[in-house]
Amino acid sequence: MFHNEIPQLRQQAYVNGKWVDALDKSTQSVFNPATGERLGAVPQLGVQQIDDCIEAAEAAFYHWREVPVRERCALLTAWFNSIKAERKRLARILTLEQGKPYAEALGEIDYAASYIQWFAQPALLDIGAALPYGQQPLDMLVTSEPVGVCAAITPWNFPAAMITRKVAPALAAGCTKIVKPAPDTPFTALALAELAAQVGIPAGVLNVVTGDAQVIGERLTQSSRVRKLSFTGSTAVGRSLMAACAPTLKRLSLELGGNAPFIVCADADLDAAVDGAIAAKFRNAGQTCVCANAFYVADSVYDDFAQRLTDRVQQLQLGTGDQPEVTVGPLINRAALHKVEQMVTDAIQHGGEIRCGGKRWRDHGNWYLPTVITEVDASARCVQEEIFGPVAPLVRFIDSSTLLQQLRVQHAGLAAYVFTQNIEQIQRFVRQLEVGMVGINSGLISDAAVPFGGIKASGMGREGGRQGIEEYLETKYIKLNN
Ligand SMILES: NC(=O)c1ccc[n+]([C@@H]2O[C@H](COP(=O)([O-])OP(=O)(O)OC[C@H]3O[C@@H](n4cnc5c(N)ncnc54)[C@H](O)[C@@H]3O)[C@@H](O)[C@H]2O)c1
Ligand SMILES: O=C[C@H](O)CS(=O)(=O)O
Repeated sequence: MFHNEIPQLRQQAYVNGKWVDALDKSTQSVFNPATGERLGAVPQLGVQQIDDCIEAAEAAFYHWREVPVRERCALLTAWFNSIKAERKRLARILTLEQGKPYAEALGEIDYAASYIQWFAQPALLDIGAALPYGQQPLDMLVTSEPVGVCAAITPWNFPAAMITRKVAPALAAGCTKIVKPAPDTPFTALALAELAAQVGIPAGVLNVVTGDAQVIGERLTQSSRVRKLSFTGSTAVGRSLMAACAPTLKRLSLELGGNAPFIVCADADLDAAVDGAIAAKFRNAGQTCVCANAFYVADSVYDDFAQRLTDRVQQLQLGTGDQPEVTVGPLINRAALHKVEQMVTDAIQHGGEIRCGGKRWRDHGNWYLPTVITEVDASARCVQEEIFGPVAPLVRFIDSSTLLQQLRVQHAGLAAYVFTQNIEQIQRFVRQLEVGMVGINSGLISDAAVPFGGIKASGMGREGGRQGIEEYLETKYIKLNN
């Protein structure tokens, strides 16, 4: 593996086709969450530089939207091919700044590239129509047009996929994009922008700005030139950004926090349920918006499932992402580690019994041991709130009707998982779970071809699938003649 050697990193922002420093030369450092080593730094762009970026993206929009769809899609395909060719280097950068195991980072690079490949299909934009209600044929027409300059603010947990999931549909639709990546993980975004520039995506079409989140967020939300904001991150920040966008009535896509129930019914295939649990809970050390949060297990199979899950969890390997045998990396920072520790303490105070893990791996680094907690009361924080760590609390349930009533009051509504072989159970859960996505006997649901997103406190809008392109289009109706 690469033993955490630091590859060449772009340590400047990318604005209007140029690599730029902050005018006052201020920077913010980026660290390896596994070792604490400083990887490099990126500029803290000032207000004027953000405003200049918005102006450049607007100027570029009026040209980019006139580029024929097939030419835009050809450039996206070239970008896709360049990412695939550079996947190992990109994965090394991702692992170094985010911490996930290299194998997972390779998977994320491929997943991120698949969004570009998906939206590089001109047919996705074939959504005009001639309405048959006029006096003459073809005198009532409906077409779609690009929204305009779009901003994207993205999280640290998937520093490649959360970028391409927002950039690809925007550029395919004819929009231009300004991306503000998370301060913990800017290098992956900048490396993707570098490849976009190399394949010929014009200046101003894709921009990556770095610096103070509040400062950049204020400029992007306050500017009437920015017609849309796509945000992925916590519900709290999503709410504040939504309010900030109200005065300029921006289009919004909000992919916010999750709290996915993982339901194991009495008739579940327990081996499949344990496989699904490992995939849904421990991917990215549990730092995934669609991670299984709490496990609701039918009383009659609770002890059997708990033991099987514990046995599998104890086989997970912790370490730095460059080690090939590692399956669980560190949490993103010390604050995340403290939050998980507090959640586990609270679970124990609510009757929880630690079956494995239950503490940090070692004093240095941000690892938390993969943990299974049984007999947790449903009122515990780890059941009511998003854990965002490798902790699996197990709650007993007696009947599905009571469980569904309990789950209905949850604020989040992103994803849910149900393991059962009974079609009536499947129909009941699919119908009554108040979420945007449901995995039935599956712990891995994400794909570029599906409308990814949630409801309630998990946000609005969809990314991926056909729905994902419509987030970047406005409908125009044309009446011809009389
Ligand atoms: N629904 C999804 O698809 C999805 C995907 C990934 C993460 N998430 C959620 O994101 C959270 C974890 O990610 P996070 O810690 O990076 O979230 P976060 O909300 O703290 O940060 C997300 C992004 O917002 C920026 N930001 C923070 N405050 C801001 C402000 N006031 N103005 C402008 N920008 C601001 C951050 O710099 C970062 O780039 C979890 O709740 C997770 O569930 C959701
Ligand atoms: O954290 C949430 C992301 O959307 C991850 S994924 O799309 O499920 O890989």
